[in-house]
Amino acid sequence: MTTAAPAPHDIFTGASWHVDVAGFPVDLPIVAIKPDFAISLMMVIDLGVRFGEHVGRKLAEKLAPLKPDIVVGTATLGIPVAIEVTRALGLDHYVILQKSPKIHLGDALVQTISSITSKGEQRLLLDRRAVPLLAGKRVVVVDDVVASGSSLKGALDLVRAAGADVVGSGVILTEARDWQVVLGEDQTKLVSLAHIPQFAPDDHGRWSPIPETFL
Ligand SMILES: Nc1ncnc2[nH]cnc12
Repeated sequence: MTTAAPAPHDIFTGASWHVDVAGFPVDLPIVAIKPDFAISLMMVIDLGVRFGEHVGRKLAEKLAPLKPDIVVGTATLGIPVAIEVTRALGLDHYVILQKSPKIHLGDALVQTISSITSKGEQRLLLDRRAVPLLAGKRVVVVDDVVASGSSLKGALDLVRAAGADVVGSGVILTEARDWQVVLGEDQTKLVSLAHIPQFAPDDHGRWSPIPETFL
């Protein structure tokens, strides 16, 4: 049996939030993920190859001084980020942490995480055959957005469990502030290109940024 996703009119509010992503302006749709709570949704795969190339180059500029040997990205929306950052750093191989148990991942290293845009607990899986690409290497972990911080923290822990020296991490957007507590010490090694708040209805029923969710 399949469960129908909410119809788009249920969650798309019609409002949008403008953000300058290191010189690339985008308008993100404000999406109500609860009746009184909304986020501005950045689907990196819907923003085109120029946006992907731009964020890859800008994140690579910030991460290059850390002299990474390899980039790790988290499925699904961290995949294009990992590819573009790898390309812009002049590297070739990258490693993807999967979220769904692919057939070749029976014996994967596993980390449990939770996400604000996906239901329930999820798992991050690292193919054991990728461990030699990471063990003893200078690694940066990239993703599209850090919000709760659970996914990025899980990725950092998993990569460390593989023996990597995590020299930094990078995201296109930081969202609100919950990630600061969850990442702890790791937030000092995080670079990003822009920040987005989260939203609640104001007295007129319009979606307004929640002041505490600005940096
Ligand atoms: N604003 C956002 N856009 C896309 N993915 C997200 N995950 C958490 N917040 C997000």
